[in-house]
Amino acid sequence: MRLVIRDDYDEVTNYVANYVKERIRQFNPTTENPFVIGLPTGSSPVSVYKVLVEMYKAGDINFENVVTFNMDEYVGLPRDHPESYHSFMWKNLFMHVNIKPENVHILDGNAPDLDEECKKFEAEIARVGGIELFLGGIGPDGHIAFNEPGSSLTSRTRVKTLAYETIIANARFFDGDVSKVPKLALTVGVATVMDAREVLVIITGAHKAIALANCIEGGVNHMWTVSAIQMHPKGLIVCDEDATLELHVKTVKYFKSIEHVHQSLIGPENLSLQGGVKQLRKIVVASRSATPLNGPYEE
Ligand SMILES: N[C@@H]1[C@@H](O)[C@H](O)[C@@H](COP(=O)(O)O)O[C@@H]1O
Repeated sequence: MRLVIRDDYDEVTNYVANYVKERIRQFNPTTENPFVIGLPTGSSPVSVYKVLVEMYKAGDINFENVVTFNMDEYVGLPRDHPESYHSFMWKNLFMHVNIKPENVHILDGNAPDLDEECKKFEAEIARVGGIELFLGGIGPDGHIAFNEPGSSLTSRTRVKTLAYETIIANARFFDGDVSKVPKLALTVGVATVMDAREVLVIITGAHKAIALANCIEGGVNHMWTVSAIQMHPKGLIVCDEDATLELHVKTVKYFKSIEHVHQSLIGPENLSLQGGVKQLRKIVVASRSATPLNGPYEE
């Protein structure tokens, strides 16, 4: 697993947006072989979506052959409610880019048969060949999607009762009124996320520092469901300095040094090894845009 630490939320945003752009570009998606991405909602990814929209307007990213699956949706909230995850995704990303509406998949929290809706979602992911890159955020209690503490690490898409801590955390989107926050949600399971060929989790802010410490320094544990990323062959966490507050200094130094060595391996001093100036420029530009995609070090 890799931990990339950036100074603040804005730097995390730039890193993640560039990462997504580069992954799509390198994949070179076509209609027959689209790039399938899992997407989160919340304040963590909202600026990433803003930057992706700017990149799209500048002609740097193309969503024509991108297929999306969102992580979760509230149960019983009307689809056009401003706080539904449908509204969030269309408002913050989809309506500004050239994604095909038929390529967007968001769970329907008002489906007549919720279990069936969840089964259909899993079947649809399988039909398109699985998810290439799953982006995620976490709650302060370490939940990924709505996989609250105690969720099975083998869970699939299903109906979930929200933990009180999550209801309180999300009340900020409902006029601070806990009673307005839906108490149930549909969510992909931990295993649904971990089945993706790559998982990238954004963790920012001091309020998530305990969760990050448990995720990285604790064992794999269903009380901190994001910790399942330890078992993923290609897991990446991008966090800011504030989120590292509860990590051991040694842990922070360890991950920073790994990134530092990686950067130095692709630095100017290795010019002759990399086959000329043009190649070097490409490498340096890629590293400046903070997207060391297939680094020579273990995940
Ligand atoms: N179900 C969502 C999660 O998918 C999200 O990661 C979390 C954190 O949100 P934020 O990024 O706003 O802190 O909020 C909700 O609980």
